[in-house]
Amino acid sequence: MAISIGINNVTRAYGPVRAVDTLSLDIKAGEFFTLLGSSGSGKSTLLKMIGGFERPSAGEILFDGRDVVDVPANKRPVNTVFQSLGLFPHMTVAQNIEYGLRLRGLSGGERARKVENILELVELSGFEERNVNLLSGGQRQRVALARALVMEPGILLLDEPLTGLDERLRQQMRDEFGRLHKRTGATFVLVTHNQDEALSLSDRMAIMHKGKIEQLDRPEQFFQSPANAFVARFVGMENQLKPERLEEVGNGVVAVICGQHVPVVQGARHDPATSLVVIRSDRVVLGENNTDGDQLRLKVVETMFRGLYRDVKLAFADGQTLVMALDAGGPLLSVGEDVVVTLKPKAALLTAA
Ligand SMILES: Nc1ncnc2c1ncn2[C@@H]1O[C@H](COP(=O)(O)OP(=O)(O)OP(=O)(O)O)[C@@H](O)[C@H]1O
Repeated sequence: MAISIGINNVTRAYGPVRAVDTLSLDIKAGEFFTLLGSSGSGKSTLLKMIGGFERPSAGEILFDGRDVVDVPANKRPVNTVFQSLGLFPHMTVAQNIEYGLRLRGLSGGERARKVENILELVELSGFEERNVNLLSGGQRQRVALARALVMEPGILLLDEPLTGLDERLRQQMRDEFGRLHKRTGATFVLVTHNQDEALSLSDRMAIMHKGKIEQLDRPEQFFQSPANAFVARFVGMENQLKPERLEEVGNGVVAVICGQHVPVVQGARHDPATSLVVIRSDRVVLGENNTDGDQLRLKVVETMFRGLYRDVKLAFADGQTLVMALDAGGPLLSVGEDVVVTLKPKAALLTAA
């Protein structure tokens, strides 16, 4: 049965460092929740406190509404897959997986049945007797997952489980997590610094910074209304420009950047003095169209080939730049060339600096 997690005003201090700082968060039963953040933002510490490997300096951690701060890790309905996997190297696949079941006192027959079922789930049937040292990285990953899932945890914690795998395997395992989440119905909490992973898997995700949550939302919301410039940059929206001023036009707001007018979507009200205009590079198109007011005249300062598209860096007269993602089959632009680009609707968002 899936279990809900409540984090109430939790702090974890290491001397003067507050790895997690008065943080509150509710994770719903059965949710796929991701903690995303750069190195040192506190996400592993938070995960360890949920798992019972670290104790909060202050605050409460609730499972289905009951405080578990005093419950030791091995008594919590939680299993964890660590980046290091932590498999027993001298044991077979089956021995690794049934280890926890043995501690629970299950009979040999029950253990064998559960191992067989879980190996089928992670698509490793027939590997029971294989030594784990003789498996590929992806297979070892699956054994680690099977070992956690066989315990039928209400909560599965995944701490950077895909780090170290090559890109193809990462994608394969990522799909696997999604599938296993649906099949098991458990609450999954993933820690990662990889935003693709977070975006493709999460029901909701939180971006952490310096022990606090900067934004907690469904993945698409981070692109439609990033809470601030840090969040926007974290999800890859690097075009951040400082407007000279903001003008109210009809029901909308227009930002004036270096004398040019950019209609902006305004999320929460921001102090104009500290607002930034975030422009989505995928919503900037080359050339003019028929609508007025959303065209910009800019100069090409750099082009970078990216495979399926080309990033073209364009500058305003004051030196501020924005990158446009141009189809790789589009026209070749030269550095120094003056171009007109059109901003598609909702290309520009106003956010707090
Ligand atoms: N046992 C510890 N003793 C002292 N400081 C610690 C300890 N564990 C973590 N910290 C500090 O707490 C902060 C948060 O660390 P944490 O490992 O939670 O971050 P993270 O977001 O998981 O980073 P990473 O992605 O690098 O694992 C860092 O400044 C780290 O140096």
